[in-house]
Amino acid sequence: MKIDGDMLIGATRLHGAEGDIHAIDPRNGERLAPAYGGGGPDEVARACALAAAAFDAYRETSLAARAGFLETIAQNILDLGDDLIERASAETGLPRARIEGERGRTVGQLRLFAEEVRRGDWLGLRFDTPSPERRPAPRPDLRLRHIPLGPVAVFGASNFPLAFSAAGGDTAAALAAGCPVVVKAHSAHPGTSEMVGCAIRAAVAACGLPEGVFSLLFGAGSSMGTALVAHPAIKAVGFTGSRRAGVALMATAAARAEPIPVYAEMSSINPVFLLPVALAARAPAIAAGFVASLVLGAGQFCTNPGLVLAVGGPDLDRFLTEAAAAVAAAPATTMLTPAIHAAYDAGRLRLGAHAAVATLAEGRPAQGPFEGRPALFATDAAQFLADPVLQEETFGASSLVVRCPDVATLRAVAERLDGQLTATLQMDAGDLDDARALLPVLERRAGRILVNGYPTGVEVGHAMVHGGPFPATSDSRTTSVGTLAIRRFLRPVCYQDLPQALLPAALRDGNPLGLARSVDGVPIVAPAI
Ligand SMILES: NC(=O)C1=CN([C@@H]2O[C@H](COP(=O)(O)OP(=O)(O)OC[C@H]3O[C@@H](n4cnc5c(N)ncnc54)[C@H](OP(=O)(O)O)[C@@H]3O)[C@@H](O)[C@H]2O)C=CC1
Ligand SMILES: O=C(O)CCC(=O)C(=O)O
Repeated sequence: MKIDGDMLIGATRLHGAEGDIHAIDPRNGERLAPAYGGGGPDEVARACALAAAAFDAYRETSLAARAGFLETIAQNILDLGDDLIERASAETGLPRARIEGERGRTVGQLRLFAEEVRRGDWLGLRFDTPSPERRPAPRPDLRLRHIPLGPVAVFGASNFPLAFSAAGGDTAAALAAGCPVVVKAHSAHPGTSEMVGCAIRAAVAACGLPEGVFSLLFGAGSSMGTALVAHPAIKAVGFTGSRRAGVALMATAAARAEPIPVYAEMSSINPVFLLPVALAARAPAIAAGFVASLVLGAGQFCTNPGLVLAVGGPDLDRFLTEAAAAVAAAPATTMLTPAIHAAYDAGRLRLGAHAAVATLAEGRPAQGPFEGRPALFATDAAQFLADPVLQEETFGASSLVVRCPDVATLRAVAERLDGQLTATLQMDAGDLDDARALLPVLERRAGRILVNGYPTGVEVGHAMVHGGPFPATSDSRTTSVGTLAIRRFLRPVCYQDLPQALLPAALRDGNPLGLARSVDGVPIVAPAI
C-alpha cells in the first residue's frame, strides 16, 4: 500500500504544515520516507468538530451494525497484508514474528469487542418498577442504561505499533462503546498508523457511518497532543506511554473548563516475589523463566519484571548465579527509537553507578546503533527503601534484585512499593502462609496478581485487568486490556417516568432488543433470540 504522509481527518487527507515527522528505522538509523506533516490547532479543531457531529448518529447505531464495523476494521487490517508487517517492523525494529503476533492480537481484540457489543451486557440495563401506591411518596419508574461519553482522544504507544496504537485496545474499546475516536499517532511509527488509519477509514465508509467516527492526526505531543486533549469536543483520553507525558495530559484534562477522564497507562516495575520454599526447590528454573521474561522484546513492555524481591541466603545466591549467567549471554537488542534507547542506556548507567547498587551482569555488547544491553542489578532492602530513585522504571531489559533479611521485610518492602500493573509470586505449597500474608498488600498495590508465571504477555479476555494504582495508571478503577476496558468510555443515564415512545429501545417494555437486564436488583439473563 502506498503511504502519503497525510493526516486522515474524517474522509479528507491533509498534509500538515507544522514541521515534518520522519520515522527512523532503529536497526540502522535511516530515515524512512515519506515525511509526515505535523498538524496544528486547525486540524485538531476540524477532527474534533467532525467527531462531535458524528457522535449522536454513531452512538445510536444498532449493536449488530457497530459489531459489524469492528469486524470490518479487523478484516481490512488483515487485508493490508505484508506491507503492514514490513512497515511496522522497519519503524520499530521489532522482528516480523512479533509484528505478526501483534497483528493477530489486534484483530482478535477488535473481534472480541464485536462479540461484546452484540451481547450488550455492557449497557448495564437496570429497571426499578414503579410503585404508584407507595406512601408517603410513590416510587417512580426508573430505567438506566449506559451511554458513551463522546469523542475520545487516543494516543498510540511506541511499543505496540498495532495492539496499542491507531486500531489498538483504546480505539477498539471506545468505538465499541459508541465513541468517535481521534488518534494522535505516535511519531515513531507514522507509516504503520497511516496504513491502519486507512483500514479504519475504509470501514467507516463501507459501513455507511459518518466520516467523523475516526480521524488520525500527526504532530508533536506537547503541542498538538495537548491541544487535542484540551479541545471541548473531546470527552475522554486513552494513553499508553511515559509517566511524564501521562501526567502532563492529566493536568491538561483537569485544567479544562469541563475536566475529563484520562486513562493513562504509565510506569510499572512489576515486582516478582521469590518465596523461600519455591526458591529452595527450583532456583535455576525460576531464573531461566525470569530472564526470558526480562529480555523479551528488549524489555520494552510496561509489564517487564524490573524488580525482584527475595530473602537473602544460598538459595537466592543460586538464583542470582543462574540469572546473571543468562543475562550475560543475552544479546543486546534493537530498541524502538533512538530516544528510548538513550533513556534506557542513561537509566542503566545511573543504576550501575549508584553507590548502593551492585551490577551482577550485563548482556553482550551492542552491535547496532540503538541496541540495549540487558542488565541485572542488586541491592538490599534498607538501601532500596532509603532511595525512591531505585523504584523508578528503567524502560528496557533491566532489573533490580532486592535482598531482604526475612519474609517480614519482604512484606514491609511490598507495602512501600508504588502502584503496579502486576505483582508476581513464585511459590510452592510450603509458601502458602507467606503468600496469604502478602496477598492483601499486593491487592492494594497491583491490578493483576500472578502465581508461578511471569508478567509479560497480557491475555486479552473478559477477566483481564491491565491497570493498577498510580503511577501504573491514572485511574486504578479500570483496565486498558480486555472487554472491561469498554467501561472507561461509558456513563450511566437514568430515565424517570419517560413514556414508552420516548424511551431508547433497549429500555422499552417487552425487551425488544432481547438484552440482559436487572429488574428491582434481580439479574435477568438475555433471552436466546
Ligand atoms: N508504560 C508503558 O507502557 C510505556 C512507557 N514508555 C516510557 O516512555 C518513554 C518514552 O517513550 P515514548 O513512547 O515516546 O513515550 P512518551 O510518553 O514520551 O510519548 C507517548 C505519546 O505522548 C506524546 N507526548 C509526549 N509528551 C507529551 C506531553 N507533554 N503532552 C502531550 N503528549 C505528549 C508523544 O508525542 P510525540 O509523538 O511528540 O513523541 C507520544 O505520542 C520510554 O523511555 C519509557 O520510559 C514508553 C512506552 C510504553
Ligand atoms: O505485555 C503486554 O501484552 C502489554 C504490555 C503493555 O501494555 C505495554 O507494554 O505498554
